[in-house]
Amino acid sequence: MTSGYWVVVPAAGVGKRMGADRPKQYLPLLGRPLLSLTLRNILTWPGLAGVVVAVSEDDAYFPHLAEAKHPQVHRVTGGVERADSVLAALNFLATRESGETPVLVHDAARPCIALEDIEALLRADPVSLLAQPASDTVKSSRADGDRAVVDRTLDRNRIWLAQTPQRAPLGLLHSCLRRGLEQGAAITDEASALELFGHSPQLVPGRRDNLKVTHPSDIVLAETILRLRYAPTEDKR
Ligand SMILES: Nc1ccn([C@@H]2O[C@H](COP(=O)(O)OP(=O)(O)OP(=O)(O)O)[C@@H](O)[C@H]2O)c(=O)n1
Ligand SMILES: C[C@](O)(CO)[C@H](O)COP(=O)(O)O
Repeated sequence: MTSGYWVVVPAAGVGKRMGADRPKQYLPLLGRPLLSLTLRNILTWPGLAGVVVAVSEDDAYFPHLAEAKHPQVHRVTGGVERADSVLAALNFLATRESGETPVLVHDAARPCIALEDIEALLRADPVSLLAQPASDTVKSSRADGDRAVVDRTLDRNRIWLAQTPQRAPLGLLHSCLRRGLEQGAAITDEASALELFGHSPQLVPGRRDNLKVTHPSDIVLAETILRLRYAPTEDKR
């Protein structure tokens, strides 16, 4: 058993919306594979016990990443949906860590996560997630033939966009995710699994630049954020 927290990185997606010639986590950003940048970032977080990366069974790219050989990085085989990949990683952790061990789940596709957001999450409730408060006017929609039309305007003060990392004790998250999937529930993030069983994770305001690289235009955005983040001070103006 180790002290500190573990990070689970779901990285077994196909990147359908990116439409590239390979899964998006292996596309180059600033000349490095996206997953490599995300792992390098995570490996700098203070108090880190280890990282479990869930990749697809036939993933031939992962072994070529320098971070794949890092002693704190462990590989497991992911599943069909993101939640299945996270569960595979939690199954691995449950064999070696206590149920109280804090776990942070962080998308491979979010390489721009900033250390200040990790520090805020680690200061927050043991069951919590980074999220971005809505800053635009928010509409719900309904179908009108083949068009979407406005149904109504929602109260934006209650709308948050979920990000990662999302944090919970290993035992609680493992149990909620396993039971939620057994029930056939739609689980798109860890908080949704916890909500199913009556938990109310704390929303921790996160930086807007913790974007999830999803569409082709996100690549240049992420590269710009990373370039400014790591550039010498005089280049930040
Ligand atoms: N079966 C899956 C599906 C997704 N993910 C991971 O979950 C994260 C968030 O998912 P998303 O951004 O939706 O990635 P993809 O599923 O790859 O994208 P798309 O929906 O466009 O196919 C990504 O790091 C992705 O690799 C995963 O580990 N296992
Ligand atoms: C978990 C997540 O990053 C929260 O925004 C997101 O839901 C994962 O991406 P997906 O497109 O829903 O798979």
